[in-house]
Amino acid sequence: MTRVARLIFPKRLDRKTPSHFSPSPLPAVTEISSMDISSVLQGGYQHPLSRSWQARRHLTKGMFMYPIFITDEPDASVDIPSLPGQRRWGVNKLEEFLGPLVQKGLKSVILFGVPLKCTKDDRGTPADDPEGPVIQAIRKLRTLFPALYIACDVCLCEYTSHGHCGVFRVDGSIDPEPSAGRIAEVALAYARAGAHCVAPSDMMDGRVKAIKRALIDGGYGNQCTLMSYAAKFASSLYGPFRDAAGSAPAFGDRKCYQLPPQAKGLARRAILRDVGEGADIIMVKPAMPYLDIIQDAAQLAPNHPLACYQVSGEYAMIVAGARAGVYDLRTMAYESVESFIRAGCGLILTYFTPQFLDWLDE
Ligand SMILES: NCc1[nH]cc(CCC(=O)O)c1CC(=O)O
Ligand SMILES: [Zn+2]
Ligand SMILES: [Zn+2]
Repeated sequence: MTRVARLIFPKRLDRKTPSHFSPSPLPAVTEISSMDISSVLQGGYQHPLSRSWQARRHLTKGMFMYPIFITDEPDASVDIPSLPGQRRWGVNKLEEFLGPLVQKGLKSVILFGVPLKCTKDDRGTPADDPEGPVIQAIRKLRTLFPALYIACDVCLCEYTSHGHCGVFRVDGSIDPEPSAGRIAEVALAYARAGAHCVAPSDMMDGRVKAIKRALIDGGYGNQCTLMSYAAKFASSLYGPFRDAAGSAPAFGDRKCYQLPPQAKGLARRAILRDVGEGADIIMVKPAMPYLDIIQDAAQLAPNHPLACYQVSGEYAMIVAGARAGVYDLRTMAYESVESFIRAGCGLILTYFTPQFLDWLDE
């Protein structure tokens, strides 16, 4: 037997022989001791339990926030082909959809509005329509599940005729001030309806400050959390979401307000800015291709909770890989979320949340 194999299968345990018994095929003691003590690493943790102690922080159900799509057809329950297993839900279906998950320990959701019937305009008027799907869903969920933490994505792109996340000037460029003002109005409306947390995903300059100001002035400064999509990159991984939410831009792209994938410095500045503007939680999005940014955020905002969003394309990619036989779905899903925790996250937004509620019970 080689020395390496000996580390993995200690002979004494293997052979169930009493420790004082020394069978003849054992290598000479001198041969074993040529391994320096300072070289031993894996050898100290053979047991699955001791391997699990390598985690600095363990996964719990409370770390998962489930993104859900709410549409304005109150009885809808419609498959989203590009997001296998996910659906668009009408408010009347929320009880049967979320009831079993809450039973299993679901602690939080983040709501995305999918308006199909409303008239969109250039400032996203339907976003804070009191009869709109998000505000209706907040009210409903607060009564149905009083212990469920309700976050709301705040953006205009689902509600603007042009499909962009802000408001434009006549010359066709984004106008940051009215954009931030409009975003803040929408956030305040969600807080008034009972949202525990508002999460602006628009990436307009100044919106965190505008929202915090609006919450405080509106009397919600101590009732509603502000989770900033602080480092949100212009990613190829939002495709299935745009499909699900009907929020693809009518022209152009989001590159002038979302971060370029290579932008480490700008991401670090965005994190620091949002901390300075009053964000309560910092988020990095997408997650797996941006683990270095998560780690940066953990260092730059050590006193804030840190979230990451495993976005629609990451989810679809993991599911597709499993279907193609590249890996086992559950093992890969675990590997991905463990990487987020390792990088410094304490909160994970993921479409795998329902599965983790089951897996964490086993
Ligand atoms: N501002 C809209 C928004 N909010 C969350 C996501 C992505 C979520 C996902 O892909 O799961 C997007 C898409 C985008 O910015 O184009
Ligand atoms: Zn959004
Ligand atoms: Zn948007």
